[in-house]
Amino acid sequence: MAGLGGKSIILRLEMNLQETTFGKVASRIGELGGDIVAIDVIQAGREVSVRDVTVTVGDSLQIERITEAMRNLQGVKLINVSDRTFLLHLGGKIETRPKTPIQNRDDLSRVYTPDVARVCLAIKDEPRKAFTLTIKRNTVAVVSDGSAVLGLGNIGPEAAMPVMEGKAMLFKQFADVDAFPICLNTQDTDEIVRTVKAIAPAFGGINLEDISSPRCFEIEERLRRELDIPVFHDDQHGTAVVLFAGLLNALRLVGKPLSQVRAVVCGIGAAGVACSKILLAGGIGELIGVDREGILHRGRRYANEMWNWYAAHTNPRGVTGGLREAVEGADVFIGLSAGGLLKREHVAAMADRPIVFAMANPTPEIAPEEIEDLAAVIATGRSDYPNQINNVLCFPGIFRAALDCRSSQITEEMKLAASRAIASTVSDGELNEHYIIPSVFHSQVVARIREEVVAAAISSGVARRIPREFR
Ligand SMILES: NC(=O)c1ccc[n+]([C@@H]2O[C@H](COP(=O)([O-])OP(=O)(O)OC[C@H]3O[C@@H](n4cnc5c(N)ncnc54)[C@H](O)[C@@H]3O)[C@@H](O)[C@H]2O)c1
Ligand SMILES: O=C(O)C[C@H](O)C(=O)O
Ligand SMILES: [Mg+2]
Repeated sequence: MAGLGGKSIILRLEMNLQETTFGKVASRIGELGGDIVAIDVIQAGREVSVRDVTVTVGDSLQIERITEAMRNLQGVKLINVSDRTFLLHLGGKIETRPKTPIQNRDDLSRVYTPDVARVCLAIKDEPRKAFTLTIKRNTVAVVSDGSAVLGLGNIGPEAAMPVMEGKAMLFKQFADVDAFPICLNTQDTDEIVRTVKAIAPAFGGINLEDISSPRCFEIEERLRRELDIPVFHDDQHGTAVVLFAGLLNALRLVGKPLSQVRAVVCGIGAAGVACSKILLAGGIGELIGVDREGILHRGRRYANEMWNWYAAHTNPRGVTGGLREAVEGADVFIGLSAGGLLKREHVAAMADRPIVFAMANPTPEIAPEEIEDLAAVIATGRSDYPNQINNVLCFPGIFRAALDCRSSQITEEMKLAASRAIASTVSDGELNEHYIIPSVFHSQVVARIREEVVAAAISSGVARRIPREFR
């Protein structure tokens, strides 16, 4: 499996052409499992040649083996090894850019003082004008406290920044939304709510990201109540929207109706709770939740209030035990916990033609290649396997829609509309076990989500502007 270490590296090699050839170097790299994807000639002498060789490898161990082999190869000097992923992060991944140049004093006095003051006063007189005269109309804050970053846990606000910068890139590339990564140096619920409210005037929406449960539920709920712009905890609702779309299509493929399906959700945190709620709302046959304390059931009282709610609304047969007992006879496994938790034996104990969505990032609950022969459909959260169930399919489009109709919130109807839109991009003819969900690069996904979600916002009465094509 291309695990957390799956990456590409650039080896700068100096070759003494009297003693070796590039062919020898290339075959040694190949023998050790490296895939050469690019070669750049840096210096081409008669005796000495320097080349940058870009190699993709499966894991960190392979990097060590290849670099060691290059150091020991006769006639080769390893000058440098660079990791392309780190190179791409040098200086961060995004920047701000003015829309118009400031070329003379006249420009200066219009974008800045004194003329800008007239625009300020117009907004003071009519605050709604912030949507037309500032970046608010197209801007989303991606807010994290660094407490549940991917499946890496509480790694803090600075370490969370690369993910939030990445989310901002995705917002821009896929939906032309200008998003700002904002990582807070607090994990206190009241302080987060206060801070987000204080920065809200600049934004048309708030995308909460990687805030651990159960705090994330209260933070989102309070901000939704207290702000007049959409607040959307992506790990909850973005994930739920995409999961539901993927599951509807996977069930279409295996021919099992949702109302007769038994599903297990492993990891009853932010994403697990939201995915469970959408499944319950959609009418799933039976749902069982498993977390660190085993199967959640009514016979126990949990310190986590959300788990008490969960136990009361799921597991009608009162099953107890751990993951092994939960998956017995289940049709669907949904992992939103941590890497490597699901074993082959677990999948073997599931019902006929099981569906496995191992969505923990960056390492799924089980590697797809371990269960290819057992599962009818396998999906992960990653882009390097087929069937990527990842909230990136949802958040750009749903915020594009919310901003375009100046929605005050993102309602349940809007989320279901987004799920339907995503699912509908896979036609009956295209649907197969490796294609239950469109790629994030599918050219129609954002447009379809926008269309359905704006319509749903209008019909739920939360749209404050009707885009021309909907009038
Ligand atoms: N594919 C996607 O789009 C997507 C979206 C959101 C989250 N995720 C992934 O899902 C996971 C959870 O994210 P979250 O935001 O809900 O985090 P979270 O911290 O809110 O929830 C994680 C839950 O998993 C449980 N858990 C962890 N280790 C466990 C174990 N060994 N056994 C049983 N339960 C265990 C935790 O107790 C917690 O309740 C992460 O790996 C994240 O990357 C994927
Ligand atoms: O960031 C991702 O790839 C998806 C999700 O938001 C996660 O936290 O794992
Ligand atoms: Mg996340």
